[in-house]
Amino acid sequence: MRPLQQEIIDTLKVSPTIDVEEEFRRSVDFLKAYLKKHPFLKSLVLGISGGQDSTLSGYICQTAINELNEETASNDYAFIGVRLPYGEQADEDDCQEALSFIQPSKVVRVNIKSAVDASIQAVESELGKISDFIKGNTKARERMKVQFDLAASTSGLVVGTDHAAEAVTGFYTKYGDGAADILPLYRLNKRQGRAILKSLGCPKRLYTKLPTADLEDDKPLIPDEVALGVSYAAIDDYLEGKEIAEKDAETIESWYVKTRHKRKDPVSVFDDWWK
Ligand SMILES: NC(=O)c1ccc[n+]([C@@H]2O[C@H](COP(=O)([O-])OP(=O)(O)OC[C@H]3O[C@@H](n4cnc5c(N)ncnc54)[C@H](O)[C@@H]3O)[C@@H](O)[C@H]2O)c1
Ligand SMILES: Nc1ncnc2c1ncn2[C@@H]1O[C@H](COP(=O)(O)O)[C@@H](O)[C@H]1O
Ligand SMILES: O=P(O)(O)OP(=O)(O)O
Ligand SMILES: [Mg+2]
Repeated sequence: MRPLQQEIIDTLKVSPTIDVEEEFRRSVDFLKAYLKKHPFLKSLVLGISGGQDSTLSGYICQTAINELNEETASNDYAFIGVRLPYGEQADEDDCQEALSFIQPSKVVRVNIKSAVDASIQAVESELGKISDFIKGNTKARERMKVQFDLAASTSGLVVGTDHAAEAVTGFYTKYGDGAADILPLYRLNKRQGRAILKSLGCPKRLYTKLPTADLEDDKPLIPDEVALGVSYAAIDDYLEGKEIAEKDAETIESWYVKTRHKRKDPVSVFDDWWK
C-alpha cells in the first residue's frame, strides 16, 4: 500500500468491508447514547438536499428519535429535516422523495437566497465582484447558520453528513457544511453509505444519484467527481486499501494534503502539522 494511503485509512477509520445492518445500528445507537447522556438535548437538525448523504443521515436520525420517544413513552424528541433552497432548487423532487422516505418529525423550509444575496452584495460594495465559486461557499455557510439557529431554538444538535470519501478530499466548505455537532456517517465511504441506504429500502433514484454540492449558479448540479477530477469509485477503492491508478491516487493525495487545515482546529503556535 502507498505510505500515505495507510495513514489516511487509519485517520478516517475506514473498514474495507462492512456489515450494513451493524453499521446502521451503530450510528443509530451512537446518536441515542449521546442524547441520553445529555438530557437537555431534545432534537436533531439536518439539511435535506435530495442527495445520498443527507437521505441516509436523516433516516438514521429519525430512527434514533422514534426509538427514544418509544423508550421514554413520550413525544419529547424530534428530528427536524430542513429544506434550504437557494431560490428554486433544480432537484426539488428528489428532496421531496427523500423527505417521504425519512418521514421527519418536523420539516422546516428556509429559502437562503435573500440572506446570501444581501451578504454578497455587502461584501461586493467594499471589494468589487466576488466569484460564483466563493458565493457557493457562502450558501453552504448560510445553510449551516440556519441549522444552528434551529438547533439552538429546539435544544438540539446540528447533524453533519461528512464521511470518509468527502473528508479525504476536503470537499466541503470550511465552517459551512463542514461545521456540525455530530457526525453519524464518519468512518464510511460513499459505496458503504449507498449499500446501507439500499438495505433500508430507500428509493433507488436517491442512492444512485450523482453526488453534487450544487453550490455554483454558473454550474448547476455539477457532479462532485467532475469538480474533483477523480471518481468516488476510485476514492472508495483507495479508502478500502486497494491499488488504484497512479494518477487517481496522486489526485486524492494532493486534495488530502491541500485540505489538511480543514480537518484540524485553527492553527496556533502549538501546532506543527503544517511544517
Ligand atoms: N460536500 C460537497 O460536495 C461540497 C460542499 C461544499 C463545497 N464543496 C467544494 O469544496 C470546496 C470548498 O471550497 P474551498 O476549499 O476553496 O473553500 P473553503 O472556504 O472551504 O476553504 C478555503 C478557506 O480556508 C482557509 N484556508 C485555505 N488554506 C488554508 C491553510 N493552508 N491553512 C489554514 N486555512 C486555510 C481560507 O480561509 C480559505 O478562504 C469547493 O471545491 C466546493 O465546490 C463541496
Ligand atoms: N439545498 C440544500 N438544502 C438543504 N440542505 C442542504 C442543501 N445543500 C446541501 N445541504 C446540506 O449540506 C450537506 C452537504 O452537501 P453536499 O452535497 O455534500 O455538498 C448535505 O448533506 C445537506 O445536509
Ligand atoms: O450530502 P448530500 O445529501 O447532498 O449528498 P451528496 O454529497 O451525494 O450530494
Ligand atoms: Mg449534495
